[in-house]
Amino acid sequence: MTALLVLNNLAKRLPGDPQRWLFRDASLNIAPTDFVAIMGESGVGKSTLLNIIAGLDRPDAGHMTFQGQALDTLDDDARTLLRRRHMGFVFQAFHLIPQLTVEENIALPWRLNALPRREMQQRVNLLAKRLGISGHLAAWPRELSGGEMQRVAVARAVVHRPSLILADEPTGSLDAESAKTVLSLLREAGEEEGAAVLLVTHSVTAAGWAQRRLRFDAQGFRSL
Ligand SMILES: Nc1ncnc2c1ncn2[C@@H]1O[C@H](COP(=O)(O)OP(=O)(O)OP(=O)(O)O)[C@@H](O)[C@H]1O
Repeated sequence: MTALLVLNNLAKRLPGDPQRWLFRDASLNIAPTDFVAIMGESGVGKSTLLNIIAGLDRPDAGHMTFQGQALDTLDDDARTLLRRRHMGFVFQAFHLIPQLTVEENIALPWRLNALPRREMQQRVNLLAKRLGISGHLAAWPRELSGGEMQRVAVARAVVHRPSLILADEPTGSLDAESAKTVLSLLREAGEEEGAAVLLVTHSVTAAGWAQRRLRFDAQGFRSL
């Protein structure tokens, strides 16, 4: 099967000290329906790596392809379009848009991609129900608890059925039951909608949901 995402010897210098490498030789092949957990100590660069994959940051060395296309050859506008259509990102700090309601936050990728309007409401309602946030759709992000914000961020990352979901500690603020709901939703996105999932987590329980578990450090990936 052709890989969805290929990382070839990616490397990044330490943002605050460019003489030193944060990580080197990060190489990875992700198939279209892979569910991969990435674990590693705090500060090794897991979030930085997800940002690089999403085109929000650039590597200092190495190459990446996504759907067979070399990402280094794309300019920022092309990267933005690719990210908007094909990727969903659950940020560690959620990054909900404070001026939009919960419902508008979830629907944002749907609107930005100009997907069929008649199906939008149903999709948003379904995800909100699954994630137990239906009662908050009209609320503003500042009115939510951390765990509620996290579930809104998850709904927004999957709403447009991306081919790659990048999830940075998506269960970090959740109780065990809500964490299970989020992880089963991510697994379903793979099994039913053909998405690949890259899950960054410190939780062994969360990593247990993945098909593959990798350890990430300054030398790149190792299987766990
Ligand atoms: N903009 C920045 N300026 C300076 N240093 C940065 C910046 N962004 C990240 N770093 C540093 O790069 C390193 C990697 O950070 P990153 O957030 O990618 O790690 P992480 O593995 O995701 O950590 P955690 O598990 O704690 O979330 C850290 O030492 C961090 O302090």
